[in-house]
Amino acid sequence: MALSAFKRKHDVPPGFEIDRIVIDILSDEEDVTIVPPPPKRHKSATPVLDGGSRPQSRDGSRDSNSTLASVSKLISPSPARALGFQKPTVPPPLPKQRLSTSHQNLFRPREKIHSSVHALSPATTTNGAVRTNSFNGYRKSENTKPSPSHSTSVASPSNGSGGRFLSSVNLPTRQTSVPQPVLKTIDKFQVAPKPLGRPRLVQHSTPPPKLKAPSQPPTPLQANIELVIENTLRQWTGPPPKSAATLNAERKAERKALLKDLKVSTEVAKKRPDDVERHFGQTGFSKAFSTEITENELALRTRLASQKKKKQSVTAVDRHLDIDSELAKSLDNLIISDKSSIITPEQSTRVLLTNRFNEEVNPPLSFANNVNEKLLHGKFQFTDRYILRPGIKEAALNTNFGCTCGGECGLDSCQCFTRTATDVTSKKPISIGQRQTYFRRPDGIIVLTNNYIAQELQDEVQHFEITECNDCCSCGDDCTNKVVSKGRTVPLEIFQTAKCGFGVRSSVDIVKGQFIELYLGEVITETELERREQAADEGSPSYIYSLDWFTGVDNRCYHVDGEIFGTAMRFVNHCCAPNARCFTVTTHKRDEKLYYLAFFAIENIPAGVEIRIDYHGGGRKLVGEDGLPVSSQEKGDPTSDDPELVPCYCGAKKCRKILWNPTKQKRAGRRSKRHE
Ligand SMILES: C[S@@+](CC[C@H](N)C(=O)[O-])C[C@H]1O[C@@H](n2cnc3c(N)ncnc32)[C@H](O)[C@@H]1O
Repeated sequence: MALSAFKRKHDVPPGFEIDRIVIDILSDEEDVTIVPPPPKRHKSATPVLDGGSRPQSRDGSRDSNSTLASVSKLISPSPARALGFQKPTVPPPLPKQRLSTSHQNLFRPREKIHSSVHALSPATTTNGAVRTNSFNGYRKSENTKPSPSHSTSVASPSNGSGGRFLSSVNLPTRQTSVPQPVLKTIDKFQVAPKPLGRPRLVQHSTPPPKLKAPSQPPTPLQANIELVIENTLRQWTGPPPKSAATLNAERKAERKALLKDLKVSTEVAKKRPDDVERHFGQTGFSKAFSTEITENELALRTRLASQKKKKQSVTAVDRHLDIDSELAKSLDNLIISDKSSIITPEQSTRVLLTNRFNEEVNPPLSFANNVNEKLLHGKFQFTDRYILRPGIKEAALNTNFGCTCGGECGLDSCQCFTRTATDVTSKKPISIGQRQTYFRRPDGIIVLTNNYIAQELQDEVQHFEITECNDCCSCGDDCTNKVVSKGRTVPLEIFQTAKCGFGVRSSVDIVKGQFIELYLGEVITETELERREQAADEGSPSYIYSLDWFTGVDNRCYHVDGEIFGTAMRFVNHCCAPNARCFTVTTHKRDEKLYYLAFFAIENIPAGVEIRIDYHGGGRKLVGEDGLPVSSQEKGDPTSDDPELVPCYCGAKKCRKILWNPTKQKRAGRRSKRHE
């Protein structure tokens, strides 16, 4: 039939590309339905599979039919060829508008492998044409609705399906089983198909659909293919794999449970080292890092831990700061002025310790360490006054009195030079002698007199405290008898010594008799001292100075604890041949319980030389708790190999070798520093 006649007969509307239609001329032409040509698509159009009815999901998963198709492709790319399909090749250009028939495809049992070939073709070509499945099988209509008629595409017999893009033709359902004629369209363009990528295997949580039994007996080859497909699909019939989120949640829950168990007992780490390592890494619990703890070591650790706990509870309750909260907050962070300037042996920097006073300190107080990387303990805080703890009472100010010298105070005129003592019967102070303690050097420095120093260093003589003029005195600020009350005049530095921990030195020369610094800290009662001593670790250093100079009143004295609060003198070390000494200084003439412990040079101390005192008084005798000299046995035998003896590293020629014997003297014995 001529084309024009065909058009007329079938009332083909204008615009329909009748010239693209390949017609199989069958006996009944009335069954032919003409469909408009597929709309042109842009290249950028979203590729769709199978006429756009089943877009591929983002993760690449497809529905079960697609999976089936993928499997088919994966296990054997050859079945299509085996079924008569050829390897895609660029076919020779077909003559335009050529009508052809393809009878040999019409009777093929398509249904069976319908889905397997369904999804293998990309949806669109590079030129934007809709690409249907070029193999065989049903093609859903464009709107994807099931239609009473089915559409199909058939490849050209001349070259199979390779490279051909077929549009579809809707065919009314036939009542007969006679193979239906199909109207085929062949694309104008000869385009080589893109090579098909290897299909992704996507596992589904739902079991794969069962394959339909073939309506016609399969050929041996097809049966073989079916078997392979079924076997492969059977692999996915197990429990669905867990999602990443589920796995993550499970892992977290396991970790949490494990941590809970570990908190109860670390035995879990021994039993399940692999689990612990998997969740918490290699440190601590892993097999590789585990060490067996001996029973002895365990006992020791337990004991130390309980001691520490006990001590912490005491300090937590009682060592709170009575200073303003802002300073208190920053205390624990305080190490040195500037944390960034860490002192290292290589970089021996001098750091001012002003920040530990919360105000500028003058003369300067500094810290230096060119030996190791140790710093001052963060909890230690400098103080420039006594911190009076509960139970400590100062004598009322109005009970004090002063001199009436007017001008320069002197031995003859000043009442402050008169040594007083409390009369046992009347309980009133009585004069027991006179002593001038200071004199002004030509360079203006007020120092202790040589006589005073000499007498105080002797054992069996009358000892005098230093009584300075006070605010009640009529003398002025320039009075020679005001030294300690005016404060420190020499710069001091806390530094790391070679063998004795931190020590103290000055950057200037200190002359004999010159005042260096006070020993300050918390003033506590006897009861409080006992409590702190009990809480302290045995063998730990004591920073207690007892104010036991005047013991006549009630035989109970106050104590100065310089462990947490103190001055540079808290770091003063011992030497068997000392260059400094602690003296009793009082400014309140009626207060025999609260006075000052003042360190003076007892010889010239050149700049940079360590300032050291004798922990055992004058060095000529050691004083025990009872105030009596301790025997050489109590001191400790320097030749003894008793591990508890603390050796002295002062290095003096006449070094006694033993700093103290902790077993014999314990902390209580060491704290008695009454300077005889
Ligand atoms: C009051 S503290 C002195 C400051 C101490 N060096 C520090 O670093 O904190 C006393 C301790 O210093 C050490 N020490 C002082 N003089 C010593 C000496 N001559 N030989 C050995 N150790 C000494 C001892 O450990 C002693 O318990």
